[in-house]
Amino acid sequence: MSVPADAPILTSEAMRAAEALCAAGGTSLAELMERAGAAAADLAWRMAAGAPVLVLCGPGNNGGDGYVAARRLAERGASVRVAALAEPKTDLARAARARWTGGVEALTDEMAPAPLIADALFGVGLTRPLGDELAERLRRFAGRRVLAVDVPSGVDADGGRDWTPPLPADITLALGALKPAHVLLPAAPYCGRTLLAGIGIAADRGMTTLPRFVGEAPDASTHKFSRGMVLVRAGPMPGAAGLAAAAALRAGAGYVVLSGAARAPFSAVIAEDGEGYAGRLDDARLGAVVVGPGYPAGAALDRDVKAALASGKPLVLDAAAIASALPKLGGMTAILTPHEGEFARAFPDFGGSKIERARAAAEQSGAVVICKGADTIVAAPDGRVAAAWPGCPWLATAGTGDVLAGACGAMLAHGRDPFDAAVAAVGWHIVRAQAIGPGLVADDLIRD
Ligand SMILES: NC(=O)C1=CN([C@@H]2O[C@H](COP(=O)(O)OP(=O)(O)OC[C@H]3O[C@@H](n4cnc5c(N)ncnc54)[C@H](O)[C@@H]3O)[C@@H](O)[C@H]2O)[C@H](O)CC1
Ligand SMILES: [K+]
Repeated sequence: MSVPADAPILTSEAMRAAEALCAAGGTSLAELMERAGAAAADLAWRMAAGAPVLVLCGPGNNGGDGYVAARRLAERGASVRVAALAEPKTDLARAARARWTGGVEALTDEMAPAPLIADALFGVGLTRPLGDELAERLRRFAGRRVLAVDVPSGVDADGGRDWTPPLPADITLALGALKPAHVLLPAAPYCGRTLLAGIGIAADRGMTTLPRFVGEAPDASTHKFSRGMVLVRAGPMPGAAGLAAAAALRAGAGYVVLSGAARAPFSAVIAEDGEGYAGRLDDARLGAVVVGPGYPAGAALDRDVKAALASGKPLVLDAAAIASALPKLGGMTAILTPHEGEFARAFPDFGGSKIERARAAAEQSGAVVICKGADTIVAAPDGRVAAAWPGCPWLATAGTGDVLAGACGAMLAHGRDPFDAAVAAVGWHIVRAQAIGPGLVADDLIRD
């Protein structure tokens, strides 16, 4: 499972707007469909490697792409059959169907499969889940090589509704841009490997997949404080704050203080008792404060969060510190790092897809929000979004969230814009996890 890095993501509505802009700029929708079908044919040709291909065509423009792909495959000499669910319903699809000169079978229970199935039944236009009968019919093809055109048929392309597609794809060819379904659960695993065919659409880049993480190397002018100073405030479970502090150093901070803990995982972290917290917050060199790891809700947390807010320093707020700070965040530079449960507690009113919820939370709080999970989403108050699918599943273990909070502190303290800092921290976290792989424990992320 993978997606291209730093690739644009458009909702179905944004996709239609981009299409319309393209048409206004002189590229007809028929030309876009021709390019989409040609890209699908090219990929099917390579996936089939000479074996027969069965193209399943739906009634809309996704089906239209399928007819174009079938024609292109036949022109190249491939053995290709077409099965249709219904007659084409759009002018574009009808035109594409008319140019396919081969036969069209009905999509029935009896039809013979083929080694490669190209699924062009439904794309971004699906308005309700597939019926049981069709789903059952498609499940018969499971186990064959499957190429999904744009999205696996049966998913909600915008990712807000948990419809399960019956036919998982080996490869999904996203057309024009990725869609939320390619990067959000539950649909993303059904896409297999997602590839992008640009087809000439100028896609807005406000929402993208995660860019590849590239660390900034220090140079001769660098000193420890210019790399960034981070203060991590420990609560009753200082081990978690220690992980965050060590992660801040490992992620590139030059100087890290762990306040309120006797020990830190690294001697290079300045571990000190909690008395000096107020003084540390006043340090002009301080670039970021991390509060929340290992710190349950209560009066002590509220007091420490209040002091951090009053310092005016860029903040990383994790776990219970998120809800504690939320009412008083207005205008602060902050990154919030909730997992699903913490998100639901802090932002109980938001619905829709995870992207929509993350965006709404960022807009309301004025902070950058990292909605953690296998399909991590980073959202900024100005609407920017980065999607981290597929991440690294080995991160699903205790303490990795504390490490992420510390990494956010390092990236913020370095002086990055908070959205860029959050994106860099998520990227750093995944790259380190991937390098460790099986058996990963959170401590491995901070070790060399
Ligand atoms: N965006 C682009 O630049 C391009 C996209 N292309 C392809 O077009 C599809 C989107 O096409 P659209 O016609 O809008 O929708 P669909 O093909 O997904 O299907 C809509 C079709 O299906 C009916 N319908 C909806 N839900 C159901 C259901 N559950 N069961 C049965 N029928 C249903 C609905 O009424 C419509 O008739 C996009 O994904 C790309 O593949 C073009 O190639 C041009 C470039
Ligand atoms: K499809």
